[in-house]
Amino acid sequence: MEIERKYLVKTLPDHLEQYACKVIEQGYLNTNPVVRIRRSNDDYILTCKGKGMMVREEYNLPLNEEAFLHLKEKIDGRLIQKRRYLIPLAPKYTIELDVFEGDLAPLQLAEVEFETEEEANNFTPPEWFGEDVTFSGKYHNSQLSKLP
Ligand SMILES: O=P(O)(O)OP(=O)(O)OP(=O)(O)O
Repeated sequence: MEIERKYLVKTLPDHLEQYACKVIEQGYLNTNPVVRIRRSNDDYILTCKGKGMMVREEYNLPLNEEAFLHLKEKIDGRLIQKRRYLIPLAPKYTIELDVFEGDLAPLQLAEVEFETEEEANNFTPPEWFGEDVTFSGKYHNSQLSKLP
């Protein structure tokens, strides 16, 4: 199970270059249910996700580059390109800040993952987060892949 809240970004933190960053490209073989291929730096992953908004089932399997490139030819919609910055947040969280590139730029989304629903419900976002879009399907990457 993945328990996650998602937010728009009001102001980008300064000096993003200080944080670990993953260069991601991902596309969807199917969007209902989600079947996603992703390159994250030098890792290649096949992911299936269940329905749901804040709480979703998620299964990950490793791919190799050859398989990724093969499946990339078969995606529907656009290939999403983004940089994901990993920003620590006290006491024990990591903000995944996605800065989209290509035709989804300048979209920015921040996600935080939790161990329990209770934690997710009690979370107070940092000042620089904007609107909470956890329960809006329109900011799911699978939907963003289909935008005209
Ligand atoms: O890295 P994840 O699993 O949160 O995946 P995403 O594609 O960035 O996010 P979502 O499926 O919520 O659009």
